[in-house]
Amino acid sequence: MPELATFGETMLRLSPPGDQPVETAGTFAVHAAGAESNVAVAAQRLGVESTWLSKLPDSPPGRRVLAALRQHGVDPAVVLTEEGRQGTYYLESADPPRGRTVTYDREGAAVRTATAAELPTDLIERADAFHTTGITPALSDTLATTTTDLLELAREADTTTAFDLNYRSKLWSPEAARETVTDLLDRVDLFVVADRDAETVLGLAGSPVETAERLDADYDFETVVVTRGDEGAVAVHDGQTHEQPAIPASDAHPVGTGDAFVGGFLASRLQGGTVPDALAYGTATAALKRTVPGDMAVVTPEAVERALADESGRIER
Ligand SMILES: O=C(O)C(=O)C[C@H](O)[C@H](O)COP(=O)(O)O
Repeated sequence: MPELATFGETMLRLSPPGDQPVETAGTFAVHAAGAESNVAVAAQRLGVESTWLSKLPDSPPGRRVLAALRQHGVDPAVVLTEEGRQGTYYLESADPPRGRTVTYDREGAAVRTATAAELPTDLIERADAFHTTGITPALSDTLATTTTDLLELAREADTTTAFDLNYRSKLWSPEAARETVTDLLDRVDLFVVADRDAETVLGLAGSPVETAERLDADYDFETVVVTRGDEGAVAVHDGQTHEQPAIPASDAHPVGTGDAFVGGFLASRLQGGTVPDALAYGTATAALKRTVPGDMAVVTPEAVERALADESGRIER
């Protein structure tokens, strides 16, 4: 079985039922939620042995996160600490004009002090791929250094490095993100970016195909993928551009769609899929995620195959 290691923060997400406001809801659904653990869960469920590295408080909320990942077969490789807290976020969802709102409560999270020296980095060195996102270096100066160190260490061990820009405007400015992220990109083999983030952070305002080709020309990536929401995704690999339309999907549970795409893409590539195969597989995984409450893609290989075979999402290749 191929192996994937990821690193980042996982929060507990609290969502009121239906369209109730956070201010007045009497109950909340609780889900473990973090970009990098979401990717590990999707990949694990799709046939890749996945581990998630992080640092958590040794407390009931911290242990809840561990249990949630184990439920999906992900093996957490976590430093437990008495210092720092378990981050949370609130997700309020309603029809327009209220829409969806994320409220973070993640200051002082235990993970913000995590260093490469204290993490079980041998798991990154032995993995086939290592994945992290632009959320991680946004969380603290220490984590910015740790992100660089882990990508560097993966590179030295010939572990394929994957990085999703995942810009979060509630964590940092586009300028700060640009400065930090562009520094990291020299260490990245697979770069994934949403077209809106490429524009906001990297100033690339062209079409997704133009953006992907520009990024391919400017950096030394093995593969660059630009996602474009309900218009699918574009990849450039080995000098070739591949386009993948989206699979029509529900709008019920969109949070985690991007991570599901990356999990599906990596699962396909790590199991021998071509880049067009991986684009299709990631797109189907992302479409399925949108039907599942919580942040994680609770999917199976069979469900992904069914979504791919569905005429409504037929892929023209
Ligand atoms: O850490 C954060 O700030 C997060 O936003 C965690 C998010 O819940 C997921 O990363 C979902 O992100 P998408 O897959 O882009 O919908």
